[in-house]
Amino acid sequence: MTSVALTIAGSDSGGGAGIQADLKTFQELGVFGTSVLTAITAQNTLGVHAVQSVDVAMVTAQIQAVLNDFPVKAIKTGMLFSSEIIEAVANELKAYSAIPLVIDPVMIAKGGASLLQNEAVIALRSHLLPVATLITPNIPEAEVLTGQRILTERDMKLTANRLLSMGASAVLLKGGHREDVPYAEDLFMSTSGEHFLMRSKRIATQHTHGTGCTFAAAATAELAKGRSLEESVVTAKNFIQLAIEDGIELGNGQGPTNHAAFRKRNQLKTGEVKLIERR
Ligand SMILES: Nc1ncnc2c1ncn2[C@@H]1O[C@H](COP(=O)(O)OP(=O)(O)O)[C@@H](O)[C@H]1O
Ligand SMILES: Cc1ncc(COP(=O)(O)OP(=O)(O)O)c(N)n1
Repeated sequence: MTSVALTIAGSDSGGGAGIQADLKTFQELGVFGTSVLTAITAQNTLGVHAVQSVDVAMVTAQIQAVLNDFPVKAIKTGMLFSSEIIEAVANELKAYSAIPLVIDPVMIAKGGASLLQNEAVIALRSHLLPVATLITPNIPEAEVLTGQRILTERDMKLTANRLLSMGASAVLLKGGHREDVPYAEDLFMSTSGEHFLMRSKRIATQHTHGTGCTFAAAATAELAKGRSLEESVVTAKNFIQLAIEDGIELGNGQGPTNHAAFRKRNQLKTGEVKLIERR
């Protein structure tokens, strides 16, 4: 049977992040992708040039149209932009609490543009964190959500614990922003006590646009296929490692990753991701 996933996110006209990255990732992992658009960005590899949010009633109508008709097996949220949209999404998803929900708390694009209004952080914390199956913040996002500074691996663990205490069932704290270390290390922690680090070689490249969206979409696709949380994040890490390694030289700035790399190379070689301190 066809596995179906839903992404609730913003559009990136450049195609490397947002809804476009999510749908490409779903497709590459053999999952049928459905989508709800929350905002439109005029964006390319040089940055975000304009943002326009979608009317809340239209966001609600899209969610209802998809969930009333499709057998959605996992849901992901990305750019939600405002507290009004966050509240509407949380409200619509209440009736679907049995479907795994991955929250990528998108706040700021790598170029510095804001993709979430400042006051909406409170809504994210109070309405979506408590219902998340998995939350996938990068380091700056985790710092904003918890108010804790992250400089070391120990800080990552303290912060992940804090995020769990705020209601998420599991946390995948992405370490891509820790440029002090020669590896890209992400921490997984769940309320069931499971915890491990996923370490891969840090690739020296500027083609990392959309890595966070792609990682969360890959985990969502795997959950939609019925994989466990642990299996899903490990596949997502391998997926993003290969996508970065085979990054595409497009545009004049921070280019996109190659969403097709995992499917092309998976049979030959995985992304050499090591699991550390597995418990
Ligand atoms: N240069 C890199 N080399 C290898 N992996 C990376 C690199 N940059 C980021 N990653 C990985 O990409 C994923 C997204 O990370 P991150 O950059 O922290 O998130 P975001 O795109 O949300 O800012 C994580 O799995 C991280 O480890
Ligand atoms: C429309 C849209 N949504 C999300 C992002 C952020 O994507 P991310 O994967 O965190 O990658 P960067 O933008 O930080 O490279 C986005 N840019 N646009």
